[in-house]
Amino acid sequence: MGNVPSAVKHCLSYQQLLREHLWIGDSVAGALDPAQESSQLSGLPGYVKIVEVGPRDGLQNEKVIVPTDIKIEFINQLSKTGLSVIEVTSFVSSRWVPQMADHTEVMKGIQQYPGVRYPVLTPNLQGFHRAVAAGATEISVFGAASESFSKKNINCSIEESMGKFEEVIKSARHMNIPVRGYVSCALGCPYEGNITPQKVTEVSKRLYSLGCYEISLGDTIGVGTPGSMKKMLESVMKEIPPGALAVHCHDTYGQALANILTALQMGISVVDSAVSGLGGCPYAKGASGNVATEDLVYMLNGLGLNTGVNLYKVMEAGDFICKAVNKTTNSKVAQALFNA
Ligand SMILES: CC(C)(COP(=O)([O-])OP(=O)([O-])OC[C@H]1O[C@@H](n2cnc3c(N)ncnc32)[C@H](O)[C@@H]1OP(=O)([O-])[O-])[C@@H](O)C(=O)NCCC(=O)NCCSC(=O)C[C@@](C)(O)CC(=O)[O-]
Repeated sequence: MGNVPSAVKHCLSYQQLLREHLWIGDSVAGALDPAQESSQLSGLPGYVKIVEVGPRDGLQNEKVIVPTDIKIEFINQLSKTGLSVIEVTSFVSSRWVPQMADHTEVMKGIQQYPGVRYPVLTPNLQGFHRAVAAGATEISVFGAASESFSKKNINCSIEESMGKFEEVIKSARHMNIPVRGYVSCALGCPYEGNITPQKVTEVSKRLYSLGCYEISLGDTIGVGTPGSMKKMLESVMKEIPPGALAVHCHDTYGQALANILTALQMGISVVDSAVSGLGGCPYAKGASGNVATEDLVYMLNGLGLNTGVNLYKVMEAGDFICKAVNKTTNSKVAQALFNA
């Protein structure tokens, strides 16, 4: 049990969980052995890729500027958890998102681990060139299914944003840089309310056709339910295969895990999350944090799905960043295990 932090090892809940065989030993990054546990629900993938967005989405909305060395240490800790994708920062205007102003220092300062990818957000060519100069080898463009949100977030219409993304994607292709595409407001908009599945499908299809290898569907303000998630995915999946889709759920209404489970049952196997449930978009007032990585891993472990992620180590990274930014974790699992 060498990988288990002592704070976790001695708590009662940890002992109970161990007895219930939710985890096996301290071998491969805390992943379950598929031979020992089989999924109790049908239609689920065997492996779920978690995209950790804590350093970017998690910290972009923090009121107090998080020091660069704390961000770097946070990312370095996350790199040792078994996560295979960690979104590091965003190359956006520091006037718009001051918290990400140190993008170059963070990108250059982190230790890049073999087998871990470190994408960054770039809204336009200027951001793309800066990201590449800082050493980024994977990027994401971020659009929206809501006109109002697009204008508030990146100061242009959806149509204009597609023009900017096309330029970025073309340049990225020349450099063999993979591009992921976000579609915000996939289940609702802070300015327009309801967003139709057709609109989400249209924008997702545009990004996919432009060359994004994966489309991450964002419930930016966490208003979705399994019902609306299902309807939206049914529509999007008519145009894009589930293997090229991801879900990105904020947990404002406590629906994130249920929504993610619905997506998994529909064939999606890539899920975004943020350690400690950090996060929120500065241009989506009232939106709470992302689904907590700890809670997601706990659920996936319980379903017998492999993630390669060590829950204890993720909890340690979460504990580190929460102490550093002086906040309490939003992860129910971390609360239960640390406070037991
Ligand atoms: C897109 C812009 C830049 C347009 O902003 P703009 O003001 O329209 O840009 P502009 O082209 O007119 O340029 C104005 C100034 O910005 C500079 N600029 C221009 N581009 C860049 C750049 N890339 N990096 C750094 N600086 C830049 C440019 O150089 C110029 O500087 P000045 O000459 O005035 O000193 C701005 O609106 C912006 O930065 N927006 C970022 C918003 C953001 O980061 N939102 C959070 C991420 S999205 C999200 O959280 C949702 C997601 C992805 O998690 C999924 C979900 O939950 O739904």
